[in-house]
Amino acid sequence: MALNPVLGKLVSKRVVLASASPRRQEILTNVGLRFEVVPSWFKETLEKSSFAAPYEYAVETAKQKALEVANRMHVKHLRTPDIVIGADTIVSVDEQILEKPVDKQDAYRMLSRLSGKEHSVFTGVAIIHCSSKGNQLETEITDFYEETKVKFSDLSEELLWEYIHSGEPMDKAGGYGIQALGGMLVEYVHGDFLNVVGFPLNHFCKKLAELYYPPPKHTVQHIKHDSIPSVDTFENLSDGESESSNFIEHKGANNLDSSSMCPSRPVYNCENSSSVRTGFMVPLENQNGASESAAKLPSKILDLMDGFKASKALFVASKLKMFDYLKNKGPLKAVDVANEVGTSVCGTERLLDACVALGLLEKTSQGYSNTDSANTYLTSDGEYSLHGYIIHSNDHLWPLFTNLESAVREGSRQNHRAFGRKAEDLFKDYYHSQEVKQRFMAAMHSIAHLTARDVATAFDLSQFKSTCDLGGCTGALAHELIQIYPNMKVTVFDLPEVIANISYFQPSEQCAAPVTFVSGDFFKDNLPEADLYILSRVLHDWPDEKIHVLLSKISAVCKPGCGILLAEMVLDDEKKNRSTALLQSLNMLVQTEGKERSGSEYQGLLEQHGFANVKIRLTGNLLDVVLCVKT
Ligand SMILES: Cc1cn([C@@H]2O[C@H](COP(=O)(O)OP(=O)(O)OP(=O)(O)O)[C@@H](O)[C@H]2O)c(=O)[nH]c1=O
Repeated sequence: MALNPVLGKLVSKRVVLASASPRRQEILTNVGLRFEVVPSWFKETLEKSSFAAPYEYAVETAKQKALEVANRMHVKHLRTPDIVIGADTIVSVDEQILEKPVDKQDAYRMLSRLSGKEHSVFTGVAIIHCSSKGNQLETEITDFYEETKVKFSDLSEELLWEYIHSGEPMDKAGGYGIQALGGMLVEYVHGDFLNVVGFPLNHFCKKLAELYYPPPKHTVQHIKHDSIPSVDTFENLSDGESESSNFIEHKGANNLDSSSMCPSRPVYNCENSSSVRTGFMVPLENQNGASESAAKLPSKILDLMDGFKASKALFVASKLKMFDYLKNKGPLKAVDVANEVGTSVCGTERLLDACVALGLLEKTSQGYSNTDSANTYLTSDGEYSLHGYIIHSNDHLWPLFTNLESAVREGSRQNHRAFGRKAEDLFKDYYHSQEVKQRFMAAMHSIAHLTARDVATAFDLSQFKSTCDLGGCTGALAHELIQIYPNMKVTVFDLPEVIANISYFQPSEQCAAPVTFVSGDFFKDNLPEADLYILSRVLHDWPDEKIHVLLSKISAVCKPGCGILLAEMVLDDEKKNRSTALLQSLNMLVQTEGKERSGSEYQGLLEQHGFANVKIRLTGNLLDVVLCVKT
């Protein structure tokens, strides 16, 4: 985790990116930030001449974008986010501010102005910390900007128009995208490349470092002021603030800048550091500052080796409902928890301590209590409870993963080894007993509820008057769709065994309109009519042959203009970056004939059935969204 920077501090916070820019979403997703996307409705119409400098305009616009989202979420009684991030990128040339071109002629005007010259790209960023006091929204605003200088070659008329006709300039400030075809126009870049693309990641991390790591007095002289502290080990990811105990020992503190070996990594002194395990070690230096090439601790590998222990500790504490007891009665001593649960005191104490170290619990002289995250996600009645999925992971996925080696050797599912049952139809396995079925439905409900808002708002779906969620299980996404699109008619279509068991999962508050539940098998039965068919975590269960059967059925009932919306973990095309999704693909290997797929793979499947205009949105949540329409 040595590369996991201060962004780890945001792990337990509800972060919202107030931007529709896919580039910003990608930049932040790529570094592992979890966030929701709520595009801002703020119109970029501030009077430019009222700002003394172009960057002031970008910063103010970024601030207004973020504030609009924070206010809207607060007013609409959506859960108030902890942090809203807004950004605005502009190009400045000859004292003029260029935003996104309104049409091709405008793009031509902008690009010919940039031809052969150096210009500045400014991105203004606002980080808004929100809290609710009574009914009031309180905000603390931090803002900054970054400037990057870019020089274009001389652009011929022919090149200019060819570029404009590619369509790339239209949604980009200054009318170009440096990350794609527009890169060919660029002679040099001075400064942060990602700033040009739309988000100054490095400066953002430094700002977070200033906010979350105000330098402790006794270490002031050792801190490189513009550096980004690393957040390593699980301890640092907890809700508690314990910076001083996580500082690494630095022997021979004469040379305080270890940048030759460890660029921009701060080095701290700490009296207790010898007893502190840290996730990485900087090279030790002698009095002259030369490296003595001490062995680096392979923290990432060590964390991976420990991963299963951490997972199992979480599973067992959840299964024993310790988070529920602590929510209702905490703080509790280990002996009290043991009495409540009916477990040994010594074992319970060790498990609770491990949960504290993993950032799941807090420990004070009064005893153990839940962190905010534990209350929200780990109790069985938490607002976004993952309890169902955790129990499913312990009881179902764990035995399957124990047989991963056989799955890899044989290339097939392992239900027979894990459960002594010959693998039949995937869902027959889940529904062979009431208990397993209920557990599976609770697991699916956990994830659907946690992701529903991001899935429902990834695209504007208001043109679809009716929607059918195929395999929509308990209706968690369906209910969310009705909240957001009150006039939409929403149907959930799932197997009769599922529909018979949905009542437990229905929300207590009345929705704007009821969800209709229809039972059937989407491979065999007629599909309900709808303008939009949703397949959320469905395609990943099946091999391509079965997907073709399903997509051709949908295509046959879809009129032109009707759509399909997929919600899946979308892999990057090279299949090397998104570890959560790639591990999920192993999960599909051990229990199904399906797999996770990349954006182009989904696009290929959809296009074969007459669906076009395939758009993919990475939400930063567990599920990404793909939307396409029938031509
Ligand atoms: C120079 C340049 C810009 N962009 C994009 O231009 C948009 C600027 O517009 P914005 O108003 O700041 O953002 P938006 O896209 O309208 O989104 P929002 O934040 O919702 O206002 C952002 O997308 C940027 O990535 C590139 O992708 N590559 C480049 O080389």
